[in-house]
Amino acid sequence: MIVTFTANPSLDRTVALPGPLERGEVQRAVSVSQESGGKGVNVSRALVASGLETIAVLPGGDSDPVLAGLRHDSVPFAALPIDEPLRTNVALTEPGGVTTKINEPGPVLSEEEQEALISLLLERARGASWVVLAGSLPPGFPADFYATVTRRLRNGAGDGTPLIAVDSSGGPLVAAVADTSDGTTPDGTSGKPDLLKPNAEELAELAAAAGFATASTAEELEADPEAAAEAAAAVVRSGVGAVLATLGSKGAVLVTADGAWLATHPPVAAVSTVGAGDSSLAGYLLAHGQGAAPADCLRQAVAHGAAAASLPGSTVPAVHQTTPDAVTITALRKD
Ligand SMILES: Nc1ncnc2c1ncn2[C@@H]1O[C@H](COP(=O)(O)OP(=O)(O)O)[C@@H](O)[C@H]1O
Ligand SMILES: O=P(O)(O)OC[C@H]1O[C@](O)(COP(=O)(O)O)[C@@H](O)[C@@H]1O
Repeated sequence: MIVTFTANPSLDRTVALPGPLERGEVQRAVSVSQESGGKGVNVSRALVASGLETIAVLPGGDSDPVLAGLRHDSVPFAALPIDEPLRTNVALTEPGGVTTKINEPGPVLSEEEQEALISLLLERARGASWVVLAGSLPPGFPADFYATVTRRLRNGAGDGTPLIAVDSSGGPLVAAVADTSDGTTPDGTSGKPDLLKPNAEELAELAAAAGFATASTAEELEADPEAAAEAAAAVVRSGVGAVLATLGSKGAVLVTADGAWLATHPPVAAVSTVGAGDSSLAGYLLAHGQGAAPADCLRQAVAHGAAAASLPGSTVPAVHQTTPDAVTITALRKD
């Protein structure tokens, strides 16, 4: 069972434009679609599409359209009722796949609601193989929320501690990695994840904030997988189990304590990249659950990502829609 946790879910509206986005002009949409989204929610949707057991933990009122969408798609979920509506995120897609996303901040949750959300997760995470903590945090959440939740999951789980994956950005991402609790808190439990899934922008952000590597921009990391692997290796040396760094159309690198690999997929006709990163993470977890070696988990991650990019809106692929045999794996120097 893979449990996903999305503190800030969204109704994803994808607006397809007839041509390039024209700032300051009126443009007519070609089509509009909407789906329940948010990073953990998308991971659960992708796992359900491939027949895996998952549950999405999230806040949301019973009549919220995000929950209605999950019911419609038969995605199992456990929701903490809240009064405020969840957010709507808009993605503008251009022919050729260029995607512009506008993400709302999300509802304000009280401290009591934040605590109740953690309790709901702890309850649902019992016996899970993985817990995926994903996405931005709604306004008012402490930046170190993921590190706190990670420690509490590890403390409460006894022998059956789930592996923990984090996919976030900004302050929550930096705090998840900069956690200094190893051996210094009374319980001595690390708040760092077993797997981190940054994209190039997030890896650059992390490297700059933590002083892990010579500062590189997202564009530089996408163009230079060796540099991306170097930045990811610094994150692994800091105590994170493994880093799956996705590099858009350039594929992805995986760095663990034992090695580093690059995976590339032949070019696809990109339609919408919304949910591509979440699909990559789902592909990795799917292969990991089948006992695949690290390089083959990476292979499935990139196969899932490429398939997601070729599908409209935030549609997530099922494993049979992916082409892992088309993925090329190259071993990289780790240090
Ligand atoms: N334009 C694209 N063409 C082909 N594959 C893509 C494209 N964009 C994304 N992907 C696939 O999706 C994965 C995740 O995309 P990326 O943009 O790095 O993550 P995120 O969606 O988290 O920003 C990539 O590793 C790649 O496999
Ligand atoms: O929580 P954030 O960072 O605002 O991101 C939420 C958005 O990201 C998505 O999960 C898509 O993520 P990816 O494109 O990175 O896979 C959308 O469903 C959602 O609207």
